[in-house]
Amino acid sequence: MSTAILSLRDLTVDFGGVRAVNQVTLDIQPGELVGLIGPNGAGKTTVFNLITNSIQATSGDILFQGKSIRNKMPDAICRMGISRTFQNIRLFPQMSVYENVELALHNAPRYSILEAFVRTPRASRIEKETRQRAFELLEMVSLKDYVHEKAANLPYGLQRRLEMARAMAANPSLLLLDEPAAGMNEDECNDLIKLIRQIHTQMGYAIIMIEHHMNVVMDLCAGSRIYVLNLGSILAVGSPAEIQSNPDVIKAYLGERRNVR
Ligand SMILES: Nc1ncnc2c1ncn2[C@@H]1O[C@H](COP(=O)(O)OP(=O)(O)OP(=O)(O)O)[C@@H](O)[C@H]1O
Repeated sequence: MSTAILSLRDLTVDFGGVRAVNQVTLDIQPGELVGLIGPNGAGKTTVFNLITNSIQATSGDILFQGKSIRNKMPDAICRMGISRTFQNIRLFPQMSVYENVELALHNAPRYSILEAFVRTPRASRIEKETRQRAFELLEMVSLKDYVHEKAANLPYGLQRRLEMARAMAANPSLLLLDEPAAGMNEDECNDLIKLIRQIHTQMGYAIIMIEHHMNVVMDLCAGSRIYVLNLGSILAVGSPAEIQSNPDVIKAYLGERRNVR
């Protein structure tokens, strides 16, 4: 088996007296698409915050491509190839759709301010490449018709697509999606399933997806695995069919979400 792209080893975090994540151990292989589900407050987003080191683990380790990243800064982790979207969308609302992606591409500047100022041939070439790449990303998430639109004016579902384009701008090998279908209706969910499947197939990223819409998780993780988190600990891991028939998962989570799409 190849080296896991991401390994969490007994990952634990305490907030004051509360253990929000408790000894979580998991391995994600390169190119895998896995789900992370569980009740509200189970610790799912906290696991993403630990992976990107926006909060520090109390104990345990996080290995990315076999090396510990527990002490790396969040921007270094992003440059190494881990990108994420947020449950509460984080865009520059007054900027255009194009500018939002352009800015994400410039987060990894490849020329100096001086070069940009005197517009060296190298800086001009990189500018052109950036433009081309921004349009490719916007095309991938079907936002090419909205390039001049202010991000704030996009409907919610399209803002989530824009967030995905921004996350992809970092050229990740692991993409963390935090509730990409939040607030979407059934048709929007079906479009999102197609989009995530297309991104996964075309880009070959490993993807971990937190999601409460069970149809989205079960569909996208068919053929792979779903982890269920409850009270900070892994309650179960298995295929969508195994998870859906697991009595502990039904009791802790799925029972209450039977009719939630
Ligand atoms: N920075 C923090 N400081 C203190 N407590 C926190 C912090 N972040 C999260 N928590 C607590 O940790 C627990 C897990 O929260 P988390 O947001 O990870 O849950 P979740 O599974 O993502 O929930 P949801 O499905 O509602 O988004 C909750 O009790 C939450 O209040």
